[in-house]
Amino acid sequence: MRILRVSNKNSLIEFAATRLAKIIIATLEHNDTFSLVLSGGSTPKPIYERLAQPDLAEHINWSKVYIFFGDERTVPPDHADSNYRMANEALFQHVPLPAANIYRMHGEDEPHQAASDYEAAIRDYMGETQPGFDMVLLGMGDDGHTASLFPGTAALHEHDKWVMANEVPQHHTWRLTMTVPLLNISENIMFLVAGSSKTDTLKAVLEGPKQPDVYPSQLIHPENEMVTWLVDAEAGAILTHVDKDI
Ligand SMILES: O=C(O)[C@H](O)[C@@H](O)[C@H](O)[C@H](O)COP(=O)(O)O
Repeated sequence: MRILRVSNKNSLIEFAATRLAKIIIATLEHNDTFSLVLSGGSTPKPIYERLAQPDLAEHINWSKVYIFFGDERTVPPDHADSNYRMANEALFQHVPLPAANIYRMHGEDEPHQAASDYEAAIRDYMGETQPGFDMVLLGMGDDGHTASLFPGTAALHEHDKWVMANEVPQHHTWRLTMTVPLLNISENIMFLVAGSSKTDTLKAVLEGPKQPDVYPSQLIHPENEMVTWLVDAEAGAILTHVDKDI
């Protein structure tokens, strides 16, 4: 695990977008495809918008990029809360990404069926090749959740399914989410965390005792060195250890 702390949120956006573009381009020099799992939330949106800008986007062969979602709200794709809608407006509408390359979670469908259908689509995409996505983007909520793996919810203890409908009582809703087993088979994970509202939780997640039911972000790749935490100075203000200040 590597912790990179950047001076402010704008630097985080620039660093994340340019790093992601470089990884996509470098991977496609040797591979035929690049599978990218997008996070929802407010932190990644400007990163997607930056990635869509010509100086980065024009160097990416979007026909070889395949998009997945780490989670989705149980709403239609045109709903204000839809992670798909956010990514579509920030990125998909601005780059030549084939619609067939976008694997949308169907938040408008019955959640358990939608989860099952999405898992089948992922398994079909991965086929017999080495399972795992080329890059997974994750955020972290103020409560330590990631994707829609919220504290105290059933999805935290799922060891077999790759995608679940997860009841989230604290938000009086259901969510669709990738599970820990699926997220943890990917080699490259980048957490994107910014803002002073995350400071105490980030310290607890990264440096506190392991209590994943309270801080589900601790479930993601505890042993894998390929997890990068990209945090701004506010979120990372009280961390004892960072690998690099940028
Ligand atoms: O659907 C979502 O909202 C995300 O998957 C969620 O896990 C998000 O990453 C965190 O809540 C952080 O959100 P912010 O980036 O807005 O702080």
